[in-house]
Amino acid sequence: MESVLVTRRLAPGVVERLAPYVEVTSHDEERPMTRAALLAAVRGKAGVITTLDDVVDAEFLDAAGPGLRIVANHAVGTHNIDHAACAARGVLVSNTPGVLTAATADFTWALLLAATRRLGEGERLLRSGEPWAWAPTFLLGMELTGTRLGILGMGRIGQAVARRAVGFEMPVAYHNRSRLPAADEAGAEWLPLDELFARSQVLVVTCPLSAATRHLVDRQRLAQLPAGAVVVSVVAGVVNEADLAESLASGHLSAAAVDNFEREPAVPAALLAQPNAVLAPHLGSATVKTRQAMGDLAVDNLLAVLTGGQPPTLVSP
Ligand SMILES: NC(=O)C1=CN([C@@H]2O[C@H](COP(=O)(O)OP(=O)(O)OC[C@H]3O[C@@H](n4cnc5c(N)ncnc54)[C@H](O)[C@@H]3O)[C@@H](O)[C@H]2O)C=CC1
Ligand SMILES: O=CC(=O)O
Repeated sequence: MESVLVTRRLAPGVVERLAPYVEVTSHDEERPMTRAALLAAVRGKAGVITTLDDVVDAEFLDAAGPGLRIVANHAVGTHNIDHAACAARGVLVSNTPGVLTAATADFTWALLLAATRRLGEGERLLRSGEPWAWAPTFLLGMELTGTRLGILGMGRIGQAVARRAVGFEMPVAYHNRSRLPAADEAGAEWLPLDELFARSQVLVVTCPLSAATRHLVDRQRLAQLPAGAVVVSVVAGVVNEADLAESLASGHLSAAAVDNFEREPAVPAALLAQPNAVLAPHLGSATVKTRQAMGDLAVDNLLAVLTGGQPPTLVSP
């Protein structure tokens, strides 16, 4: 029997599905494995289910040895994985797209609403015990009806965010590497990057982290947004977190919301210091149903490769 490694506790019943086919080593904890433990545990494995915290690079692949055939990432993003290094060794990479789209789009809207309507500030005020009173000028936020929503990265999640905007009567614009007929037909307007920034009162960032997108949303881009704009990001590393904090502190942005940070679990102190920043601990796909589906899809991919089947969601090669 071949053996596999699962680097984190998964939804109930998911790891048990592997048992009839492979010998399983499971790190059944909510915290990631240390690097040393990960490198030791992956030795001799034919497959591994990883999370975004597990860096899969040449060192990892060397530690695994020549028998490794599949890295099944328990995420849609794969920026923790060196795809070229995997391809060079014939190691397949899969992810968990689609099954997390609705949950993540819903949570993007939770962030968008919390930021524009100052929910975090209000909640903290009540919990502080400080006196407060309803007043015509108290904690006023941004009204969404009629406000332009810009989406950077109109993929599965971006399009699901756009569909939800219909109920809020928001005009939607987007920028993507290519124009998308389906998005255009649904009423979204493709804009060049400069124009997207110049015309979005609320900007949602949903494009994957890559060499091309790292810190794409920096000081200069943030300055292009209209005064009082709101930025919502559910991806790590695309928005420069220091520049975002600076733009909030200067008053140029009225609010921001971030789920998924560049150096998790660290959250920059400069962002924590901004009362108008809504900060979430990477909760985008965190529903019972979605985490079950992500676990099942990761197992489907891993088992397909190890039993000679067709992995449903292969990323590379
Ligand atoms: N916060 C959370 O818990 C979660 C975050 N995510 C993040 O959402 C990202 C997107 O996921 P999906 O929508 O499923 O991916 P997707 O691949 O369907 O969509 C990404 C879109 O971004 C576009 N894109 C890529 N590079 C671009 C660039 N330079 N400029 C403009 N557009 C660009 C692509 O063409 C594509 O349309 C993931 O990579 C992940 O980082 C996903 C799930 C949960
Ligand atoms: O949580 C992020 C993802 O890529 O999945």
